[in-house]
Amino acid sequence: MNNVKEKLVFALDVPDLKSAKALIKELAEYVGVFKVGKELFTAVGPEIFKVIKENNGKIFADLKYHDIPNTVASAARVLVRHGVEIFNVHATGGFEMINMTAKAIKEEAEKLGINRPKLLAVTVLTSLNDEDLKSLKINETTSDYVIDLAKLAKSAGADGVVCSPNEVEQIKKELGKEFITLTPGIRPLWSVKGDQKRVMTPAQAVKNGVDYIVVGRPIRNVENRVEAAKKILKEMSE
Ligand SMILES: O=C(O)c1cc(=O)[nH]c(=O)n1[C@@H]1O[C@H](COP(=O)(O)O)[C@@H](O)[C@H]1O
Repeated sequence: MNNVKEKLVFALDVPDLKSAKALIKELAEYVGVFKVGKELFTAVGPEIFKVIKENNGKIFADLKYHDIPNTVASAARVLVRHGVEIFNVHATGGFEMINMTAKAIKEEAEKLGINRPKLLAVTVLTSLNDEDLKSLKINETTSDYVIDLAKLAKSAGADGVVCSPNEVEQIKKELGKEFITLTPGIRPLWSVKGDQKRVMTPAQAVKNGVDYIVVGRPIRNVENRVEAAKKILKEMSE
């Protein structure tokens, strides 16, 4: 069970420190990584990182940077100083943005004598499907576009990608087992899809070789959150 716990990333999508602290305390025993996204970070800033560390959790700073190379690399240096374990940028920011960021975090971590965080590139958001790509004038299927962006990200120095569980087998086949895949769009059969379009159950995602699965609402929005987390860990380990 411990092994699957390390793979489980919980999305702390709440608007204030008090709610976040309560969730961290409630779920620390069942979750390997806590994900801080735009809502919580905008509300409380880096203070949340301290709280996660105090509870022995790992931090995924899900801030999805997408800007000119120098801006993203500089922001990433600050994340290194905060001691986050994982962070992400948009793959569509391009080779130079990813590459400069990869070099910056290595340099910053060496300077501080600490481990550098893992740099993941977001490929195609799990809320998008083939139709949505067409409307963005991207004339590729979602899975082909994800693979292309994953290749670009790897060549630029990313450690892995954020994608849907549907694309993981292909990514591992083409880019190697060591290339990390972190997948939101996780929906147990007993939960609702909401705005996610490319979804999969926790059990199938693990079977496909996913390194980390991200779960938010299926745990957060139920009455008994511990029970939901335990159920997901059980499904992951079967
Ligand atoms: O980078 C992410 O974490 C992310 C990428 C993506 O393609 N899709 C996606 O849903 N996410 C995040 O993963 C979480 C999914 O939450 P739930 O849909 O509530 O399980 C949210 O915090 C999203 O911001």
